[in-house]
Amino acid sequence: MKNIAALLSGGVDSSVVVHLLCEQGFRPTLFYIKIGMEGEEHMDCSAEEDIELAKVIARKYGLSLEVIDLHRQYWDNVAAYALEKIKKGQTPNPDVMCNKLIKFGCFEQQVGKDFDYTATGHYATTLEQDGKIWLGTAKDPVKDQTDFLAQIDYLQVSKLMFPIGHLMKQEVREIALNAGLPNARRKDSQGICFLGKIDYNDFVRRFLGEREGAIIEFETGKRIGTHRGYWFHTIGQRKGLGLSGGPWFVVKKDIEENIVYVSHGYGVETQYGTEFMLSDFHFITDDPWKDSERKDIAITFKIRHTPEFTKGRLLIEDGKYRVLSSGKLQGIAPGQFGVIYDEAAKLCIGSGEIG
Ligand SMILES: Nc1ncnc2c1ncn2[C@@H]1O[C@H](COP(=O)(O)OP(=O)(O)OP(=O)(O)O)[C@@H](O)[C@H]1O
Repeated sequence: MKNIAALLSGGVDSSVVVHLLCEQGFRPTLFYIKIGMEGEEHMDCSAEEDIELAKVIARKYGLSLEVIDLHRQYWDNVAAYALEKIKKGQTPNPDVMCNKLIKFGCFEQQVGKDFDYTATGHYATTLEQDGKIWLGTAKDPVKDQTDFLAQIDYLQVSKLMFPIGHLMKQEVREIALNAGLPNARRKDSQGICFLGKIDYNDFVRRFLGEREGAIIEFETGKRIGTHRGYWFHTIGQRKGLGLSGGPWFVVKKDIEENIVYVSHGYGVETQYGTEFMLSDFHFITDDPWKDSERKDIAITFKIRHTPEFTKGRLLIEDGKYRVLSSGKLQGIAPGQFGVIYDEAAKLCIGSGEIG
């Protein structure tokens, strides 16, 4: 019998994971991970509600639940990484780092190592090909979360189970309703990470403060507004600029001078690009192209968490990874991960940082 650790968040997805595992005859041990923001009251209270719901699920299935505190590790690793990127004017992706370093990193080292498998409610799949385990996309393209998993490594992917990855969200909810789970109708969370739960601007303000600077129209060089620090703004951002007569898009930042450049209107060329470089490219399972002569590969990819997979080509030249998109891309934000899939968008191959 497989010895399974199930990560239970108190949400509907991971509760259905527990239900399905029990239906299949497994007796998983349940773990809730605490990573809240220190001293932040609404965080503590949402965590308490989550833990309560997790306890109800554990009781319902007669399973043991442990609360693991990875709060310090989260702040030392994920929050520190996010702030460092933001200071550099880049766009971090804490969800990606949280999966790599916390849910499947620290958790694995402290707890997961004693289990054969770790099960989660991520919308993703694993599949075997050429004798190896690969990360596969979810059946539900809108919910697919493989982009958040694109920095995990082979050891991690080969012991993960995603019991709901082959289901549509609607099916998951129906299972929850039929099983009478208390959270069947609960709203979807935005991720384990602080960005999903607390206000992004509050977080940034607390650690980086405020410093007024100019908002300048990129094409004309005209000052059209004031911002409170370039670190509140992201390439491609449209909302929250406080400018009238929009739409306005952030197209460039000067972090030395604390200037945010914007372009006006849809269809403005400055907000689009068709290619980008990826640094520190990471293959989850293996480099599927290592033996091919021509490193010009038809792929699909994502540059942010969207349901669409964009078609393109990956060019590997002298160890450098360049992606050419089949169409125009809005807001290519340095620091974000470019996630590479096979042409059919079935396999998540790996990712690198847009730079
Ligand atoms: N605090 C936590 N403790 C333990 N596991 C967690 C926690 N937060 C998330 N997870 C695990 O990671 C998975 C994906 O997390 P995400 O935050 O994207 O949740 P979700 O898709 O809304 O799922 P759920 O409905 O289970 O919260 C969850 O299904 C769960 O297995």
